[in-house]
Amino acid sequence: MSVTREVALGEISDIALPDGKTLAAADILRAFTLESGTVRFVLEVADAGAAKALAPVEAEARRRLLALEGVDDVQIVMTAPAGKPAAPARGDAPSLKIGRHPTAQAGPQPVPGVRSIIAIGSGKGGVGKSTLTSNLAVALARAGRKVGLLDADIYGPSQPRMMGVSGRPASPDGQRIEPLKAHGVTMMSIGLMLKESEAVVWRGPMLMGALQQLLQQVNWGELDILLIDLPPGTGDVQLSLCQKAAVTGAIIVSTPQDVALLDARRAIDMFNKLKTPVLGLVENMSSYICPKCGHEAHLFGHGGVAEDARKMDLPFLGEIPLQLEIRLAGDAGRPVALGEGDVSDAYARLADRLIKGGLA
Ligand SMILES: Nc1ncnc2c1ncn2[C@@H]1O[C@H](COP(=O)(O)OP(=O)(O)OP(=O)(O)O)[C@@H](O)[C@H]1O
Repeated sequence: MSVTREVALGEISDIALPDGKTLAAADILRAFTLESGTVRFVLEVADAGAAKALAPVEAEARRRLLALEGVDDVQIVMTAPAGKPAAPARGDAPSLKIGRHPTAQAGPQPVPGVRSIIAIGSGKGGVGKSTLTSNLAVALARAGRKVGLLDADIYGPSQPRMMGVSGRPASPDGQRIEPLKAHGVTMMSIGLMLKESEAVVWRGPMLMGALQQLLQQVNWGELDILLIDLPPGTGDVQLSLCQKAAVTGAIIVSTPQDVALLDARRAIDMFNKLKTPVLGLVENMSSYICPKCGHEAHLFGHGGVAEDARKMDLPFLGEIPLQLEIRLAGDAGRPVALGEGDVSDAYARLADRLIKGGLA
């Protein structure tokens, strides 16, 4: 039987730190999750020196976790800010260093000029959430909407690759960040603000600050809709986002497999708890049509997401087939929704539903 999150957590809690305290007693472990065989957590440290000293602890935690049945991957993120970020005083110019502590704000805030903010989430990783987000953004732009795309997947920001952009966004006045433009979409990714060699090293408050900056310091301009590509699962980013931004609603992407659906239900449950309306579910990798003989196969099953949506009384927004061209187009930085054909039409239908629903 696979381990539970609690068992995995217990397995590493007694690892000794350089100062003699155990990992549990030192209170530096944050956002511990176990999802689909992947353990992810954050070790909160004061600076780069402390992070270096924790390297043996990290190695030992990794070793112990990987020895557990059902754990295939361990992703550890260390907080090691270059300098201690000072809390900005009132009237300070906003810092362009992404990943600062959050500034105080009263409840979830709208993003000026942005009509609706839609979070795209999934329970399980790899179900195609980022692919769906980039294609939906392009389809909405093709339908004449002003679309923004914020890639908030701190563990694996893939939108720069999928949308074919690179380079660090400019800040001509040193205060505001200029987003990039790709395929008619205004976009910004947490990945564009980090050097490639820079590990993402944020704890809860730093993460909140970074998200706040990406929402409020970026010149988004007038947008009908801002799509936010979330990391998979139910972690700190989802929590921070729903606390910091007036999110109009969330769309959940799942493949039809039972295991993915189980995780999708958890994600829905989390959004319900955060009082963020779930706008509907999308089934990705729904069916596969053999390009040679036209035979339709259902590699991950079919219809499971629609059925779950019905059971939970949530809208089913549509299904996207499993197609090689979707992956190839994503890898090439030109989402398939830019072209013509059945697959592009499937994304266009999804976009149309959002537009007809008054969300874009
Ligand atoms: N409908 C599809 N048909 C074919 N390939 C797809 C489809 N959707 C996604 N993919 C491919 O599956 C892989 C995972 O997709 P993607 O990165 O969008 O998933 P994700 O849920 O955002 O993953 P992560 O959890 O890592 O953020 C990518 O290589 C992508 O090109």
